[in-house]
Formats: sequence, C-alpha cells, structure tokens
Amino acid sequence: ITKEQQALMRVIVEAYNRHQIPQDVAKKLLQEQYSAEENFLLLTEMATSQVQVLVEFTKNIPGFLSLDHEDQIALLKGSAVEAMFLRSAQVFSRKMPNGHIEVLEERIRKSGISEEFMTPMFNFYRSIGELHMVQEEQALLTAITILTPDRPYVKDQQAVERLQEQMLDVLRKLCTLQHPQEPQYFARLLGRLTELRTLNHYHAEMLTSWRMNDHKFTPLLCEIWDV
Ligand SMILES: Nc1ccc(C(=O)O[C@H]2C[C@H]3CC[C@@H]2C3)cc1
Repeated sequence: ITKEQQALMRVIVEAYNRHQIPQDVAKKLLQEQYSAEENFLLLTEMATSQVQVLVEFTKNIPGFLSLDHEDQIALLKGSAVEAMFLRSAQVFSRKMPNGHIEVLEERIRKSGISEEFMTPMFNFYRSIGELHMVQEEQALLTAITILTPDRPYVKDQQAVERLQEQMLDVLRKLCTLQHPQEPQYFARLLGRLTELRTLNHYHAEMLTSWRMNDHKFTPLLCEIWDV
C-alpha cells in the first residue's frame, strides 16, 4: 500500500467513524413502547439520520466533490439504500451492545415491513456479520458502493470509475494484508455488494406499501427516494 493510499484510507476511515448515528436515536430504540406506529417512527428517524450520515461521509470521499454536481446527486440517490443497509448491517452485527440488537430486530419486525422483505434483509445483516470486517474495510466498501458508475442519470461514468478503481485497489491490498489466510476474502466482500443490490428492489416495495398505508416520511427521505 503506497503512502498516498494510506492517506486515502485514513481520510475515509476518519470520515466513516466521525459520522455515526446519533446516540439519542439508538437510545430511543430501547425506551419507546412497542406499538407499530412507534416502531415505524423510530425507523423513520433512524433512516433519516442514516441518510444524513451518508451525505456527510460522501462529501469526505477524496475526489467526490470534484465530480459534476448533478452526478454527485445521482450517486447519492442511487446508493442511499445500499449504503444505509451496509451501515445498518455493520451497526447491527457489531457496534450495538447485545441487548440492543434484539430490540432493534424486534422493532423492525413489528413496523409494518412485509415478511418477504424481512428475510433477505436479515440474511444480509447476517452475511455481513460473518465477515467480521475491520473498520477500514467497512469504510472502503461503503465508498465503493457510493462510487458505482452505472447508477441512473450519471453522465460522466469514467470519472466515477476512476475514483472507484482507486478505492478497489486499496481494498484489495488491505484484504491481502488483513486476511493472508483467506485469498478469496476480497472477492467475498465484492459479492456482498451484489447481494446488496437485490435489497433495492425490496426496499422500493417497502416504501410503496408504507406510503399506501399513509405512513409519514421526513422531507429528506422523500427527496432522496423521490417519494
Ligand atoms: N419512513 C421510512 C422508515 C424507514 C425506512 C428504512 O429504509 O428503514 C431502514 C432502516 C433500517 C430499518 C429498516 C431499514 C433498515 C424508510 C422510510
């Protein structure tokens, strides 16, 4: 790993750790009562803060702010669901003290999310948990997800590809260093990004069903998901 790649990684990891879900949202998960309405409001608050954290993290990805402004918006809107699930999977699988995980799982299960979406979502959480990623890998994988060139409406795909390739190169070297006994580890991480893409479809269904039951969203969520 070259000196500049180490600097790149430090910037990404610091940004990733600096922007975390506010503690008060996490605390509320434990305190509020368990009605479906209350659970939905908590998830809305959680998703809204996840999107805020995503925007702040993205602004710190070296080179991102030099991209075409409309492409910056297209990348954020195109990756918001995947970045949110990647981060909540990581929060789920490690950051949260044990008691909290069951509570969050319980609230998600009882918030009007349809069963057919629940399974793939928790399978994904489990598959991320099993990887035991270090924070550098988590931060780089999130940046790689955001810098996906073929999102809808991206005009200058080459510019995005150049940034993404830089991140992929650092991640590949890091995996070789961190997991010498597992040469396939890097490929497994990228395989998670494919699994992540399938969640987009389920998430869109989830939003539609909530909207049909007249559930309230925040302005930020309406804007990022065009609902
Ligand atoms: N009004 C909304 C509430 C929650 C979401 C959402 O995507 O929630 C995500 C956060 C974690 C729990 C369900 C998923 C993962 C979207 C709109």
